[in-house]
Order: sequence, then C-alpha cells, then structure tokens
Amino acid sequence: MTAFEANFDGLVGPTHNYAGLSFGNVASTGNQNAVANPRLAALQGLAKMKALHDAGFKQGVLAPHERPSVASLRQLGFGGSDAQVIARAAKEAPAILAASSSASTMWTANAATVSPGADTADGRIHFTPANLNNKFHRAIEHPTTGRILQAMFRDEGCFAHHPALPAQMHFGDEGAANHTRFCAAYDSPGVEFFVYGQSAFDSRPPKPSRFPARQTLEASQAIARLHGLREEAVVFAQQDPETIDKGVFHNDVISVGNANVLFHHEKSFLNQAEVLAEIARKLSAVGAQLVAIEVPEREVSVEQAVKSYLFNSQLLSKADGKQIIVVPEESRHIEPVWAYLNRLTGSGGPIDEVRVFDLKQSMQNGGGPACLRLRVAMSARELAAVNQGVMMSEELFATLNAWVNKHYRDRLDAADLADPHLLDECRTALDQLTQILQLGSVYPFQLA
Ligand SMILES: N=C(N)NCCC[C@H](NC(=O)CCC(=O)O)C(=O)O
Repeated sequence: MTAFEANFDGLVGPTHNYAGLSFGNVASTGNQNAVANPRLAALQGLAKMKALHDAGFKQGVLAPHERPSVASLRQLGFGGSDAQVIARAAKEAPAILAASSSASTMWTANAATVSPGADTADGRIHFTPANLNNKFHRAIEHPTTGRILQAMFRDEGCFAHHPALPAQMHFGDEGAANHTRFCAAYDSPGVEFFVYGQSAFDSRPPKPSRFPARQTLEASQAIARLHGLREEAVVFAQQDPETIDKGVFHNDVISVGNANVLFHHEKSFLNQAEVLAEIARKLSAVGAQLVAIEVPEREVSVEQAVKSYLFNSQLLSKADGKQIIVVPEESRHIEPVWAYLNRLTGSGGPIDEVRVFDLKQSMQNGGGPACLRLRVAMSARELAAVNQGVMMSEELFATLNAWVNKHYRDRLDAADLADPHLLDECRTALDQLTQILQLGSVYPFQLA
C-alpha cells in the first residue's frame, strides 16, 4: 500500500468532567454532574489507539488543551492572579468555569476538516480548524487546535493550514464530524461529502425545532472553496432535521463512510435517494462504485442508533480489501444493534469484522470511537513528513500511559473545578506532553 488513512485520536485531558454543556447531545445533558474519572478516560482512549496501531493501522495522537482556559475567563472579566481568576469564576459563574474547564478537545473529529492532497487544487493536504461556534466550551478550542495541527503537520510543501471560519452562527462549523470522503484509493481523487444541519441564509428548507443544527451549508461550502475542491467531486446534503431533534447532533452519529462504502441509517439525509445517487454518480467519475449499506428503521431505530452509537463507528480498510467496523461497548448491549452487526459482518459484504472498545468515559459525554479521531488520508511521502513524535508506537504508548498515571486524577466532579491546583496539574502535565510529542510551545501558558 502506498497510501494510508491515519487516525489522530484526541488524548483525553486531565480535566475530563460531566458538565452537561451540550444541549442537543442527549448523553451530555443526561450525565450532567456525574463523577468523572479522567485517568480512566485517557487510558481507555490510549487502549483504542494502541489496539488499532497493533492491528497495522496508522495511528497518531492529538494533544489536549490547557484547562481551565484562564485566557477565556480573563476575556470575560475575571481578573487577578490565575488562582483568583478561578476563585472568582467559581463563586460568581460556576457554569462558565465548567465550560472553560471542559476536556472536549478529546473529540478530534470536531478539530478540523481535512482534505487530502489528491482532492485539492494545489495538491497539498488542507486543514481548517472548526470554529465550533454553537457551544462556548467548544468555540474556545480552535486557536490552540490550529497551533497543534501546525506543529504536527509542519511541512509547507505537503500541508496547508487555514484559520477557522468567522465565529458566527451563519458559518457554524463542526469539522470532520460532518465530512466524509469516498475514494477508490486514499491517494487517488475522491468525492468529499459535506452534511449540514441547516442553511443559514435560506429560510425555506426545514430546520430542526427542538435541538440546534450546529453545521451550516454556508460553512461547508466555504471549506470546499478554501480547500480548492472540484465542484464535480463535492456533494452537499442536509441532515434529516427530525433526527437532529432525536439527538443526532452531528452526521457522524447517523452515518459513516470509508473508501467506497457508506454505512448509514434510513433516516440520515433529506431527499436520501437523490443524495445517494449524486454520490454514486460523482464517485463513478473518479473510478469507484459506491456501496451504500442502509440500515432500516425497523431493524435499528434512530433512538437505538443514538444510544448505541452504532454509526459513530470507525470503518477501517484492511490489507485484504475488507473493512473492520470499530464500535463502542454500548453497541453490544443493545440487542437489535448487536444482532444487526452480526448479520452485517456475516453478509459477505465489505464489512466483515467488528471490534468493540470500552470508551464509557467519553461515551457518557456523547463521544464514541469516531468522535475521538481525526482522519488524514496520506501518501507514504506525506506520512513521512508528519512530526513523528505524535505517531503511536510501543514506546509512545508506554510513555503516555505512565504520563497519565502520574498526572491524572481518578475522580473529578463539579466542585473540583474550583480547585486552583487543577490548573497547575494540567500545565505541568501538558508541559511534559509537548516534549514527549515534540510539539514545541503551543499552549497559552507556554507562549505568554
Ligand atoms: N460526534 C462527534 N464527532 N463528537 C462528539 C462531541 C461530543 C461533545 N460533548 C461535549 O462537549 C460534552 C461536554 C460536557 O457536557 O461536559 C459535543 O457535544 O460537542
């Protein structure tokens, strides 16, 4: 194989907690005030990365952020020393302190949209960090995310970095969680599929009525322009607004694609038949035949899909041409979902193996296997140009496990967020992490 899809998983940060911050994400709001175990969360994520590395897939690590974000709190008027900033926020606005303390950067499917060099006008891999404009705790991520991505993908001959889109609801952008790429091979031109929740400038199409649509059509179109994608190789589709109202807050909770396969629910998109036909037509023009695997509502309901995160799975291409589906433990516990998966892998189709991971700490905030990873399709030359400090290996796995065990607490609740030591612990850990991953200075406390 001369081209690969590498997955860069978000390492869970030391402040992982359950603050109920994401209206529309039913796991997040349902687990508000549960006690979190940041150490276990990070170890669960590392175990998935290592297992996929051991299975022969290219696996990298995306670093967490400095939290609480003292810079955000200062911007909101909390002053004094860092400890005073935290004490004042804890007293006057605990909800803002909680939002500023979220470890939400672990869900790196939302870190950026990435277009491989085979699709872009200048032949480079293009990155646009997502503005994550819909939620305050996520909207503060993109400046540091951009710096980390630049520290990982430094070579200007191979990689192009854009700033996030304007931080405004019209251009709400949630990154790769609403972006899929189909192709015959990772280094041949593909079709990029952008799914949006609503059109910001056109009031005619239906919108969800209960929960927010985080991604706009206009944001997706802007990314396609910035990345220099060809019109004949791009498909835009609106997510079914009824599913957003049932808790499908990103497209990757209702569909997942890889190579020429789209695994999706019957109720994923508006005008679904036309959407599938457009993908098939555009994909055949670049030499691949779409295989659309549609799961009917009568076999797995949207509610069961949201509970199990069946579609928040990773589809990974194996050397024999078949694909593995990586699902969370919750998929095994919902009987119709598990029965469906067994039928799927035994059907003689492209997906012939299922791998199950325990990601409960992340799942309780609505983040499954697919949320935890950012995909970058690369040629061997581009892969060699990546900062190798972030690529998973036996040594890096051992180092990161020891690092987590040394620095992370095994219990964190809402009251703990007021503890000024948490910031010191986080900074000490991250300072070491930037050395381990060879990132240089990327955090506000390192740049000050
Ligand atoms: N589907 C994808 N790609 N990503 C999942 C993101 C989960 C994240 N949860 C949170 O941010 C919850 C934080 C809290 O409530 O403490 C979110 O809603 O943005």
